Amino acid sequence: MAATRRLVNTVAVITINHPPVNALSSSVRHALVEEFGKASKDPTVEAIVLNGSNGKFSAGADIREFGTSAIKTVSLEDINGTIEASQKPVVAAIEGIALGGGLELALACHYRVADIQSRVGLPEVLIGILPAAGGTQRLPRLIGIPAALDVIVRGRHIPATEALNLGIVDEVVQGSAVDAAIQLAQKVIGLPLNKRRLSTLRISSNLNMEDFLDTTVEKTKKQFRGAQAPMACIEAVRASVLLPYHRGVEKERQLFLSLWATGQPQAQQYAFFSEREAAKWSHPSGARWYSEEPKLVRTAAVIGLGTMGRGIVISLSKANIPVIAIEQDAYQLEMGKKAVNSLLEREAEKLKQQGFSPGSKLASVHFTLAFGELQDVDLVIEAVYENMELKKEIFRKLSSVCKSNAFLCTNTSGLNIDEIASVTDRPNQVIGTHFFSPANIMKLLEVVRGQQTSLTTIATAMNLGKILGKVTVLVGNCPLFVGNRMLGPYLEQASYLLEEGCYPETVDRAMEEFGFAMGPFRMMDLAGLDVGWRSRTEKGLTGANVPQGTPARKRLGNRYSPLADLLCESGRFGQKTGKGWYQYEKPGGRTARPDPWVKDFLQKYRKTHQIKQQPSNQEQIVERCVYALANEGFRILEDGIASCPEDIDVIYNNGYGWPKYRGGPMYYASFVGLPKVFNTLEKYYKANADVPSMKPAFLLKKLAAVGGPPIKEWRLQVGKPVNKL
Ligand SMILES: CC(C)(COP(=O)(O)OP(=O)(O)OC[C@H]1O[C@@H](n2cnc3c(N)ncnc32)[C@H](O)[C@@H]1OP(=O)(O)O)[C@@H](O)C(=O)NCCC(=O)NCCSC(=O)/C=C/CCCCCCCCCCCCC(=O)O
Repeated sequence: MAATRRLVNTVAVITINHPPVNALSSSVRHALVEEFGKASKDPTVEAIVLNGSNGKFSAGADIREFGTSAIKTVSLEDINGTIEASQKPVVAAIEGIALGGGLELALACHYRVADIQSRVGLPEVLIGILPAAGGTQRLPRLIGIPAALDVIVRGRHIPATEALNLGIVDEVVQGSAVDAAIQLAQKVIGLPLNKRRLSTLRISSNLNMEDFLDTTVEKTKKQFRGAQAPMACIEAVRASVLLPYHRGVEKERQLFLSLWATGQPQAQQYAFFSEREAAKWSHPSGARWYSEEPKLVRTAAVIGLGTMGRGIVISLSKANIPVIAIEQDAYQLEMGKKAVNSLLEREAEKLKQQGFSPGSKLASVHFTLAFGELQDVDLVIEAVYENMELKKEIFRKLSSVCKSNAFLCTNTSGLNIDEIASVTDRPNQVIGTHFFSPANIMKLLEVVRGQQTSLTTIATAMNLGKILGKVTVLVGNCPLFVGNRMLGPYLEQASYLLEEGCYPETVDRAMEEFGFAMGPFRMMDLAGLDVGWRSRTEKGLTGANVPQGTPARKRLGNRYSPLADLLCESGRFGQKTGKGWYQYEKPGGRTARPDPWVKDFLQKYRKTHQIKQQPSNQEQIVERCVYALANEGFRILEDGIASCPEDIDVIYNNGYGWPKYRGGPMYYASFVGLPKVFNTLEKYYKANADVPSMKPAFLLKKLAAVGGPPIKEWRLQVGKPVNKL
């Protein structure tokens, strides 16, 4: 039964029963109508409590129903209307989560009691839609416009204690929310309900509402560049101010339908499910996530307390895993300790505000210089800087110090996992854990399996990612793995665009208007241009090891852009030196301003090399950069480095500032149409045979030839992965 009913004295307790998260599918909605109908008519029932089974109120509408006919049967808003109009008091007992339609349902109840561990929220905006079961009309009437906008437009999950302060719930309890709701229900039997019917309330405010909403629109446009849902949310809330409830609800529905027509909800919902699918990893051997048991990680160690190491320590501590943090000398240790402790203090403060005792949530961090102290830890994450020899030296030491069943992880953004594993006594227990900076904030974790990494090691690292609250994706080992490998052709195109007449700010603007959080040049300035320069020098692409007589713009017969090398030779390493592709207010400054020096430098460069100026327009810039990125994604699939296109999209959505409302680079290629992507790349490659990265990938060609099947069918075409290492 999708909903059940039992009687406690004169209170009917109706329980939503649709595991795992009590999504409000069409069968649940039908069952709710039926059970409410029966409870309303039953003369022995004087009040009603609504809850969810298995300690979860509800995660909202069943997202899988959007775009199907099921969503059109029994409207949730109609159910909400019936509940609100009930002559018998209805109390929502919120345990675990009341999200989206789940909270909208609770808002239709006359009272809300929440368990202290629960979270409520209207996260629809994160999947490209708006709360369209009356949520945008009831919440502002309950908590006022500014607070409601914050909840609806940001879509964040609100802890119970904050929900109480905001007035979203009436009571927060430590024990059973259902028992407390039953008690409350009994207490309010016979009391008038009019003031508890949110749709009937008027919105009162001292604010100049139109000005306030207009300012919010401007701020939101900047913050969520290109995303339609946040704007629709504001318009729906505006309707709650201007229109009576029933007309506000009509507006809400209209906005839902126009959002649906943009294609953004479909992309965001694809992204939502792809993130969940990524956790269900598969291995070329055929092993799957459910066939392997992860080992428990009770204690961990982090080697290196630079920016990455610090973030990893915080993540572990927040996941309640005690950490030993190691540095190479007393000074570095002290610096690391100060930074970690100050971040932990901030976390403790946040917990206190949420009503938790920090001691119960943050595990201890022990700082030391002694490797010997690692003998009992279950797992080590090495996070020193990217240098193979240094990493190998550390893994040799770890091999001799750590207990034989300890797992050894390396936080690298592209070094060979097998080479690192080869110096240890347990290559099967070595795995890559590529965190993104700042590691305590960024959601993505690329877990990189080596040739010898065991399935238990993979299961343990993937499970650790989940415990740390990361979106974790398993990938194969190749230079730069998935995310960074795809950046290569993308950045290459960005540099060629400069050679041909564009400026950093034109390329960045085009990519940012496309929706990227940051254009390629601002991103390089942030990451530091010296990182890539060092790597190209080691590979002999620049510097003293380039063979005499090599043309400036060719390497191994292919086109090469030395622009970034030339910038580094002038000491321009990006933000850290105050100059890179842009100028900054000071070294370490964040505000990028176009630099006349760069303009002059590019003009001279083009003249020296007699490059015909053909500045590309915005559409061409986006096409070249994004198709180059996706093309490398197809190669990654051919190589079996990513097991499906969805994994690649999850990586880009969560680690590289890709606009989620465009689904990810592979989804976008599919959306544009694979034949079009193929033809554009083919045309470019025919005219530029010295740019091999633009040669359409074989898989792309194969998929385009059959008309570009839906993304979930690509896997069938990939065939058996070929390891090209
Ligand atoms: C916090 C979570 C709830 C739980 O997190 P966690 O414990 O980590 O577990 P997960 O792995 O995330 O999830 C477990 C499984 O559950 C699946 N899941 C989760 N939530 C949903 C859901 N809401 N629907 C379906 N399935 C869900 C998840 O995929 C996992 O499955 P599996 O095990 O991998 O198979 C977390 O999951 C979370 O945050 N969930 C999402 C919460 C959310 O976003 N809620 C809002 C949903 S949208 C909503 O509620 C909207 C309400 C208003 C609807 C009004 C409709 C109006 C229609 C108008 C007109 C209709 C015309 C339509 C257009 C047309 O077709 O023409």
